[in-house]
Formats: sequence, structure tokens, C-alpha cells
Amino acid sequence: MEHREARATSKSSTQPETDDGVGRRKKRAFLDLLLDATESGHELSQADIREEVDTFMFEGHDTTAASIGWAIFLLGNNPEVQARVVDELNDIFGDSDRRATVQDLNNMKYLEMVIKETLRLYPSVPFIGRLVTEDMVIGDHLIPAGVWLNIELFNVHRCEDHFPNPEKFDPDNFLPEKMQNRHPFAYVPFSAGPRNCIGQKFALLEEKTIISSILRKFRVESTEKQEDICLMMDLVLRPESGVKVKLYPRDN
Ligand code: HEM
Repeated sequence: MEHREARATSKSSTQPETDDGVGRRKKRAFLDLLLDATESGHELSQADIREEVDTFMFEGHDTTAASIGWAIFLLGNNPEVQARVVDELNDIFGDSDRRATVQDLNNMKYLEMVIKETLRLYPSVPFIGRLVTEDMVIGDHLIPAGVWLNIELFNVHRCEDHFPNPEKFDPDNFLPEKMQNRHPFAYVPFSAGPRNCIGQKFALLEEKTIISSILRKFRVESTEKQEDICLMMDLVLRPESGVKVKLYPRDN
């Protein structure tokens, strides 16, 4: 690819990721990394690169957008939870309207519990599929090689053994002491194992950034209840007709 040759002379692929002094690293763009990437000694083809870009665009956009929508909807239905998030934001920012730093985002512990609980009730990816490559036994069942398994994360997250009162929105489900004693696969919104979500840390930061910006400026009120919403199990879990919320400026 001409592009690659031009790049090879203009830019070293081993350019260090230096810090610019204000916490931003000079990282290389994703597309540049793909153009230089090789698999088993071969460069990725144009089609390979397109596929990777597609995956990132889809996995990285719709998933977080849907989850932010659900979180705002749930906060608008649970004013006491919203008040706790706002208390936390007031502790972090006081009267300042400065932008959130990475440290601020890391300090948003309760908001993180809210986001995790939102992903429990409304996992953006409601099911994942795997092709079984060798016979295996689960409980009393033989799963033969060659079948497709659908793992319904939506239902896994509603298992009463792990989440008593599973339909209730309760961010305290993610208190450290509760998480410690729970089976590691009882809650897997980002899947598990070698093909799990590589964007999960970024997704949490993105969600915290957007939800905190909204709540610092607005009080949110939902006009519908959880039980009124029809779910659409698309590739991403969505409300069939959106969710309706009212925003009230906090200063007035
Ligand atoms: C709330 C947000 C997100 C959720 C719930 C989510 C969920 C998931 C799940 C369940 C998988 C595994 C699919 C499977 O096992 O078949 C996955 C894979 C993936 N995710 Fe995410 N994701 C989110 C955000 C993101 C973001 C922000 C990015 C990128 C910036 C991203 C990039 C990817 C990629 C590239 C894969 C494929 C990994 C592989 O096949 O090895 N995701 N995601």
C-alpha cells in the first residue's frame, strides 16, 4: 500500500508515547496502528483494516450511547439515587464549572456503581454467541460440537441467586463487599474470557464524562416507568420507542 510506504519514511512506528505534561499521552491514532499492524508476519489487507474499523465503530458507539440513555432514564426514575450522584459531584467539583479530569472521573465511585447497575438491568449487548468446537457437558446436558450457543446476558443478570429482587434498580448491588462474594460470571456486560470487550475501561470513562456533565447542569425526571418500556433486542438493547425524560436546569 502506497500509504504505508509514505508513512514508513515519514514516521517511525516506534515513536514513544511521551506525556505532554498535562496528563495527555501522545498516543498514535488507531488507524495508524492498524496500517502498521501485522498478523503472523503478514500486513493486514484493506479488507482486514475495514473490518477492524467497523468493529470499533459499532462496538464503541452504539453500546455506550444506549447505556448512557438507560442510565439517564433510571436516574430520572430514582430521585434518591440521582441525589447521591449529585452529592458526589458536588464533593468533587464544589462550585467550579471546570471540566472533569481523569482523577475526577476515578473519584466518581457512586456514579460507577450506577453505571454498572444500569448495565446489569439493560446490558447494551444483551446476548453473545459462541460456536461450540468440542463436545462439552454443562450440568446434566451434553452440548455437542458444532452447535451455536447463545448466552443471554440479559437473563444471566436477572438470576435471583445472585441478585435478589433482580428487577429493582439498586446501585448498592455494586458495593465492594457485595461484589466480592458474587460469582465472577454472574455479571458480564462486557463478556468474559479472551474475546471480552477491549473498550470497557474507556466505556466507563466515557459514560462518567457524559452523565456527570448532564447531572452537573440538569435535574432529570423520567416521564415513564421501567415497566412501561418495551425492549427491543437488537444487536444492542434499546427501548422500542426511546425513553422520555425532562431536564430542569439546576441553577434556576
Ligand atoms: C457500555 C459499553 C460497551 C459494552 C456493554 C460492550 C460490550 C461488549 C461485549 C459484550 C463484547 C463481547 C462480544 C462477544 O463476546 O462476542 C464486546 C467486544 C468488543 N468491544 Fe465492547 N462494549 C462496550 C463499549 C466498547 C467500546 C467503547 C469499544 C471501543 C472503543 C469497544 C470495543 C470492542 C471490541 C473491539 C470488541 C471485540 C473484541 C474481540 O472480538 O476480541 N466496546 N463489547
